[in-house]
Amino acid sequence: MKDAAAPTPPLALEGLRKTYPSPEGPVEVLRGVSLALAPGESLALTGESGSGKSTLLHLAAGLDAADAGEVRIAGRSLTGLRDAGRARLRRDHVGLVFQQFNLAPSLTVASNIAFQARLAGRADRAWTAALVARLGLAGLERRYPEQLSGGQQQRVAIGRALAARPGLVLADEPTGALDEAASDAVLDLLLELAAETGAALLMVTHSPRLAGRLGGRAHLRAGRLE
Ligand SMILES: Nc1ncnc2c1ncn2[C@@H]1O[C@H](COP(=O)(O)OP(=O)(O)OP(=O)(O)O)[C@@H](O)[C@H]1O
Repeated sequence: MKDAAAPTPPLALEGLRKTYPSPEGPVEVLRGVSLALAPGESLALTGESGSGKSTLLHLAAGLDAADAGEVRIAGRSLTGLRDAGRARLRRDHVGLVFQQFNLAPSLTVASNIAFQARLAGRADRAWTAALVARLGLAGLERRYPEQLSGGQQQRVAIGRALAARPGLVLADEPTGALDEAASDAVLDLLLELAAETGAALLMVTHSPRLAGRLGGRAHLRAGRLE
């Protein structure tokens, strides 16, 4: 019988399959991947280069569609949703952090952080101000991304991802473009703020050292998780 008290997983993946065409023939990247994240859980996704980590994260975010299997975000299936429906689900429930920061170049630090929360109708001035302070960005609010260091830009990206207090944060090599000291600082903040807001975190990383700092680890090999 189903446990009525079990909370809805912020993310559930079931039997995901993905094959890409290539000049050498179809490449079966994911061959039946399932996982569920509980609220507040953090999981590192590791695997060799080309094992499909980014592919899996993109499917989980609804940025791309699987060939088979199901993705559920906050209990809602992406199956059958069009782009706009998937974007809405992402806007309401997911914070994304990428390796290359992906900030809006024409928006200030403050506007970059507030942007997604505004779109989601959950702008909260006090929380945005707290994020700016916690992320060590006080005094830089009116700067543009190009006027920041890489570590500062990634801290802005973390602020943007958490501003709407999503239940799920998906991060693809969030410290991949940073040196070791900046990586540690950025990961500390990401883990702290995710824990504080109760967000589940799925983070792709090449680094066993960084993976070891998350609550658990899943390794992609030959298209499956182990
Ligand atoms: N759009 C695409 N079209 C064709 N093949 C693709 C596409 N995207 C990824 N691939 C292939 O799928 C496989 C998995 O790629 P993916 O980027 O998911 O791996 P990854 O584990 O994130 O790698 P890395 O650690 O190097 O970033 C690779 O063999 C890649 O060449």
